[in-house]
Amino acid sequence: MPKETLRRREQKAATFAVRSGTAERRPLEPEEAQAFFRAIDARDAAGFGIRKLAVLDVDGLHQAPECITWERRITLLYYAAWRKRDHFVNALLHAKADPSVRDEGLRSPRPARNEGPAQQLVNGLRMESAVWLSHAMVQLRFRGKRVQNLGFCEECGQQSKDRALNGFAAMLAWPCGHRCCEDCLWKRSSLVAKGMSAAAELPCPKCQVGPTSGSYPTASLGEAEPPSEKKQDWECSCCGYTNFARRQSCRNCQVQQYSQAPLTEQDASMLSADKDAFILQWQPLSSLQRREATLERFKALPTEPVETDTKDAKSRPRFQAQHPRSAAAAKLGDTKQERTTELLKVGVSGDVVRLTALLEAGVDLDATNEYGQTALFLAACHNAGEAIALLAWAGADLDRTANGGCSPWACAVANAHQGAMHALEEAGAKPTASWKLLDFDTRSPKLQWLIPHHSDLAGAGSCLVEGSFPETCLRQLEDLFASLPKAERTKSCSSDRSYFCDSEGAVQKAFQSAVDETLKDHGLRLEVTMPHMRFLHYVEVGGGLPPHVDLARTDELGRRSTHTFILYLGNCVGGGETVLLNVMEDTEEAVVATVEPERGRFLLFPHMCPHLARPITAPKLLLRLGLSSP
Ligand SMILES: O=C(O)CCC(=O)C(=O)O
Ligand SMILES: [Fe+2]
Repeated sequence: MPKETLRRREQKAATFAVRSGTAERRPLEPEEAQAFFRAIDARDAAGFGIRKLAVLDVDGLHQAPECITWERRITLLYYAAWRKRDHFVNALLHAKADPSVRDEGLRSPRPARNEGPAQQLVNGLRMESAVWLSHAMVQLRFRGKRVQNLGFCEECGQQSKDRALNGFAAMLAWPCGHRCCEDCLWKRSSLVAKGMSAAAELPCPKCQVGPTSGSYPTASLGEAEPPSEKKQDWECSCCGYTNFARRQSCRNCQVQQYSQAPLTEQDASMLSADKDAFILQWQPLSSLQRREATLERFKALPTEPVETDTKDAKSRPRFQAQHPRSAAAAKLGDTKQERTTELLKVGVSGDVVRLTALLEAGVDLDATNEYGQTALFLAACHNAGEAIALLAWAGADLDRTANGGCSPWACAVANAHQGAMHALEEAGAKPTASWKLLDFDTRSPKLQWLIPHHSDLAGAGSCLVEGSFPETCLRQLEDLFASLPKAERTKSCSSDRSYFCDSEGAVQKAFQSAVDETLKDHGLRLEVTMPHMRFLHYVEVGGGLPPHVDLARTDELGRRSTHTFILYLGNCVGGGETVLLNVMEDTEEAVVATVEPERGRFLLFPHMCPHLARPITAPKLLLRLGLSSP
């Protein structure tokens, strides 16, 4: 195998292990940590690849290098952010370093597997913003340590002094002089995280000033002294770095010696003004006109990516931190497809700053994903009230249903999303009835183990179940199938696919109780947590699937599916069997179990179990989804 490919595969495996929380990570030895600090100084990135970081506990606290005088122990991320080494911060965040870990802070040590509010916020951001946020956080901590030990947290009212007495790190301090406990800030950010970019700006809880804006109070710091006759080494008022006398600007953070205001915030306020200008400019238009105006711009986008000079494509610009507001207005997609993908992502994140930029750049508000969901529908699913209001203002269809007929309103109601319900009501969405729960009866399932769960095979725990779903329920699912559009076929498809997202949870509820009822006597549990499902309809004689394993799907909470659930909806006499294998080949010796697709049966097997579908002689219909083991 070529060297490149092996390396790439290892990188992918390491990324997967890190993201799924399954990576085995060991603590760093003290000398090792010091070597990492030195590597950050020297911009030596050799040890910062994902393969190396994935096996290390990147959130460990280590004795701070000498230049950090205000903290005893810090993380690698803290140091890289303080040194403004964007590339290293990026690498550490990719390895899931947590920006909220701090000596004596509430968040250290990191709770196993559970992501705290800081990491949840970072997960939803573009990396450029996440790196900016890490810089800003270090600056707030530095300021917090430097200002006098007085003042109250603007969130919880605690006094700095009390916190210090109780052994917690100092409060964060903004240029305006207001303070906040770090844990209060993260909690607050997670509450406003719906507007992602806005939360990532880490504004002062009291007056919304950004962490790097305006001028810092100098009285308590006593730093900005006029130039004296004999120049001395000077400490940067912004980051604490000790600079040689001859330097005019800080070697670490580039701020001018006697200036109190870093430059970065300037473009942010300009961008903010841009955003307001856009809203004001479109304010006199009707929502129909706004919708047309943004669509006109969208139509001007190319369908295919524009060919770039291969030389240019290779010289990618250096990675740089970006203010969350500028990052939100960048990379909006160059083709129609990319633009729509970005719009749909905003439906999920609810980031109104980015949504404004997208509206201005041009979008098709009615565009959908393969489940027939528009950005507004997704915003309803994710309780993004502000995004719903903005989409409605721009003229998005409030009542457009997804595949299967669920409206944004019904989705918000079924999930008890108060914010979304309120925004839809305000905007004038029509209330619709929810989809009736399936009539299911799971009292007498007949279970047959195909591969016992203590087997060594990849398919351990595969089973076939009969008698879980009554006829009425199967018919309802068939009707659902009949109402769905057929997805466009790709070359490799041997069946028609129709995608359905069970946003109201009705199908999931039925399937969960069937699975529970079946597995309860065996001490096993599988959870139906993914609303995304697909119907497979084989119609051409000879259609089947060669040996393969199924891919895992990750839900919005980062949970990955582990098992495949297949419910057969038609009797396909002769052919069409699903065959479980012990190796990935279509030979007689490889067959472990053969399942005939009989109406009402369901089959459960681990994704990793090799399997194939025999060619059909008559049409075959099934419904397929992913389950996860807790
Ligand atoms: O058609 C079948 O029996 C199996 C389908 C399958 O394996 C798949 O969709 O991945
Ligand atoms: Fe499969």
